[in-house]
Amino acid sequence: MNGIIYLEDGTVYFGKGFGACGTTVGELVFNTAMIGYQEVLEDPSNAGLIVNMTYPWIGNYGIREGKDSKVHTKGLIAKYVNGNPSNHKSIKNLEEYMVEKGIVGVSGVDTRAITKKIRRSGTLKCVITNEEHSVAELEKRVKEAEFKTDFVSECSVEAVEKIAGSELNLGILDLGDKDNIVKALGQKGYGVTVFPYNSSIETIKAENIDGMIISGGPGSAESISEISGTVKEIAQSYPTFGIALGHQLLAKSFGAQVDKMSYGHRGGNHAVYDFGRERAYIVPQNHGYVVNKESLANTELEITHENLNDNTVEGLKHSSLKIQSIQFELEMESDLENTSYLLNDFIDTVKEGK
Ligand SMILES: NC(=O)CC[C@H](N)C(=O)O
Repeated sequence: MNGIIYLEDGTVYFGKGFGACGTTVGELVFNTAMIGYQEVLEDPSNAGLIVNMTYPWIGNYGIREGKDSKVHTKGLIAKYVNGNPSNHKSIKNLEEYMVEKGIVGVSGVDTRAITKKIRRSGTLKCVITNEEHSVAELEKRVKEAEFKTDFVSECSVEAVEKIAGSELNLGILDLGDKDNIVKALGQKGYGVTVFPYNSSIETIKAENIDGMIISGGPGSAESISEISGTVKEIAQSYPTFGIALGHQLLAKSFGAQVDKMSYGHRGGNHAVYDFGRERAYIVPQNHGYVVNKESLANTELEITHENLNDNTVEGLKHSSLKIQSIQFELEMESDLENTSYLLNDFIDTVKEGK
């Protein structure tokens, strides 16, 4: 099966097709993680994106039992795809998984060259195909495609979901949550209530919540600006912890500006500095927008974390309200000292306020 990648600037890459048979358009981004391809595909924050994996060998440890939900990522580009994975948890290989989930893939291309291109030009609109199409047809597809940034409604729960627990009842405003926070809170034994992204403050207040988490999710904060007012009311009513899109939305609702980045931060090992702890952490990241630093001057928000590569804003707190937010993903599973302290700090704050 042939594979073609066509970029909006006219660049064409010819490779091999893999995964589901099809043609798909999206915003082309790169991800530098060496592992975690299943997590990349299953991350709702990647809705509408075609992900070019910079690391050359993808699929080495297969696919583990995962959640049964829809994959929102539009396509995957890899240099080599391993069809014979070796791992005791693997139940199928990447190709079988992509066919099952309907994800189009192209392999056999120089993914580092594609990464360098995106680094120079910024993210690009792109079409990938493993069907028989002429380059002229692909050009037409990119030109005619509508690119949207509002995917949150597709990724959020449709009704309030409750997980029973004791001591605390923590709420999550679900903008496209990845389930790892729900799992972590469940393991700690707390009750969790997950709210649809457009829930009203009355719906939230009816549930006896002790603290709120605003989750990460796809697209831009701008595309869900209609919920900014509720997000502000949440933060004024409860200790609040914002993650990625949730962080951007909190910043926006307290007067900061959120900008689109040229090519974003997507990978497993970005260095972030925590000013309070006076130390750096290596964290996974997956975002294409960022809070504008200068715009914080006239707000009551203060920077708590900064990216050590480009000094962009990675964390914020409010000068008087109990709000902490972070741009990066929480690292919950590593045995090394990691950023799970942020979730624990939030839980301590919630307990103090009870
Ligand atoms: N991980 C996320 O929540 C990403 C937030 C937002 N969609 C961005 O790309 O910046």
